[in-house]
This record gives sequence, structure tokens and C-alpha cells, in this order.
Amino acid sequence: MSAHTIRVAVLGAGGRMGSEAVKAVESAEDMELVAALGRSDSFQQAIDSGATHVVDLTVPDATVDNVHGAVANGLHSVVGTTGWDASRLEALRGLLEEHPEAGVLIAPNFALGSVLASAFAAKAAQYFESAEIVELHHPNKVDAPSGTAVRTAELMAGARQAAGVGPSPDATQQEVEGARGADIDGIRVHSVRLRGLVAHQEVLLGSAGEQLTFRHDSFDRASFMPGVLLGLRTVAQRPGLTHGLDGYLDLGL
Ligand SMILES: NC(=O)C1=CN([C@@H]2O[C@H](COP(=O)(O)OP(=O)(O)OC[C@H]3O[C@@H](n4cnc5c(N)ncnc54)[C@H](O)[C@@H]3O)[C@@H](O)[C@H]2O)C=CC1
Ligand SMILES: O=C(O)C1=N[C@H](C(=O)O)C[C@H](O)C1
Repeated sequence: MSAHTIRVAVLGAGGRMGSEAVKAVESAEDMELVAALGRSDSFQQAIDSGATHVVDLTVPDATVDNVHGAVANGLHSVVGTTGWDASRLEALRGLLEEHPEAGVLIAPNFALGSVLASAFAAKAAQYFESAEIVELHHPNKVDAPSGTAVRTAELMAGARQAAGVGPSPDATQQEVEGARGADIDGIRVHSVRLRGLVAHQEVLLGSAGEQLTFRHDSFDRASFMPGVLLGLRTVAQRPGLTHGLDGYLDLGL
């Protein structure tokens, strides 16, 4: 083990993503898995293990305490767990001001193709009259809409607002509750839960006579692991909060 070895504690290690992350870290020559922790373990075990980095792949109810614990103890955090809304991000930024050496990556999606699709969709959204999102996931997912869809909608809405684009046209007057999906900053987001799926998203952009669709499919959780490892290798050089793996990529958009 060299002095530069990244010592990693995986939180949520027994879960679908956590168990993949354990394998990925164990296979990485520049990393050492020092703790693989689950729901019945305490965060103190991550600190006691000598970890320099934590990967949080738990549940929305647990992730805030975990990341605050990591920051307060000078550990860097790579976070894939959903639930990081504006107020949670704000509180985290406040804590990071007291611990300026700590780096945190909150990544709604670690799959490179998904990050690219969301970035392209945000860029394109200002040029179309209508914009909606359909996200499709495995039926064991506990949150809806997906964190990726929420983040994509926020990016698209921000770009449309900056360009002065009005709301998507919609004549609906009568609606069975939920039929038009969730409203995220004015973008309608529709959530499908279907056995056999892993993680999929379509951004639909429409104007008179044409449609542009950005679709990304994760068929296997292996698709997320290069992003997890990139996060672990980069986060210590990026103190403070980075929201989205695109912050570590040179997309030039
Ligand atoms: N950013 C990304 O690319 C991806 C993010 N996710 C997100 O990651 C999270 C986990 O997803 P899955 O692995 O599918 O869920 P999962 O339910 O399979 O795993 C979550 C694990 O966390 C454990 N856990 C709960 N509280 C804990 C605590 N306080 N400390 C340690 N472990 C705790 C649970 O026992 C469970 O084993 C979800 O929020 C999901 O949306 C999932 C896939 C990709
Ligand atoms: O729970 C999942 O599976 C996924 N969660 C993340 C999300 O909510 O966006 C990332 C990916 O979609 C898989």
C-alpha cells in the first residue's frame, strides 16, 4: 500500500449499488477497501477504519447524517444516494464552509452516458417549445421521480428560463391525479416502475413538426462504477461541494 492509496469505506455495502462498489474498489489498484458498512453499523466504524474517503450508497433518510459525519471528520465523500434537495444542499454547503479541506461529490447518476444525455438535453431544451421527461426503473426503487430526472429537469428548466423560453404548451383542464406526472420546475416528469428494468431515462423535446429524444439506458449496475472510481480519484482535489459528475468532466458545453 502506498502513501497515496485511497482508503475507502463503502456505506450501504450490502445494497444493489453498494455491493458493486465494494467489488469495484477491491479491484482498483490505487484503492483499499477499509470498511464495508450496512444499516446496523455505526458511522464511527468508518472513522475508526482509517478511511480517507466514504462512498455513500444508502437511502435518502441516512445519507445526510453520513455525509455530515464525513465532512466533520475530514473525510472526502462520493455520494450516489438520492434525496439531496435544495435545502439539504444548502445545509451541506454551510457545513463545508467550516471544513474547507473536505471534498463532497453528490452525483445523481454515475453513468457517463447518463451524465452526457442530461447535459445535452439541458443544452437543447431552450430550442424546443415542449419538454418532458420519462424515467423508467426497477420496481424496488423507493423514490420517485428518480434523482437523475429531478436534476435533469432542474438543468433544463434553468436553461429554458435563462433563454426566456415560456412554459411547455398544455391545454389539460381535467386530469386524473398524477396523469401529467410530477412538476419539477415546470418540466413534467413521468415515472415508470417495471420488473426487468434497471435505470433508464428519455428526455422528449418537441416543436411543430419535429421531436428530439435523448435516451440513456443502464442495463447493469456495472455502468455506474467507472463514475464512482472517477469520483474517488478526484474528490480530494476538489474541496467543497460538486453537484453532478459533469463537474469532474470537461464537457465544454
Ligand atoms: N448515483 C447513481 O449513479 C446511482 C444512485 N443510486 C441511488 O443509490 C441509493 C441506493 O440504491 P440501491 O443500492 O439500489 O438501494 P438498496 O436498497 O439496494 O441499498 C441501500 C442499502 O443501504 C443500507 N442502509 C440503509 N441505511 C443505512 C445506513 N444508515 N448506513 C449504512 N447502510 C445503510 C440498506 O440496508 C441497503 O443495503 C438510492 O438512493 C439510489 O437511488 C442507485 C443507482 C445509481
Ligand atoms: O435507484 C436507482 O436504481 C437509481 N437511482 C438513481 C436515481 O434516482 O437517479 C440513479 C439511477 O437512475 C439508478
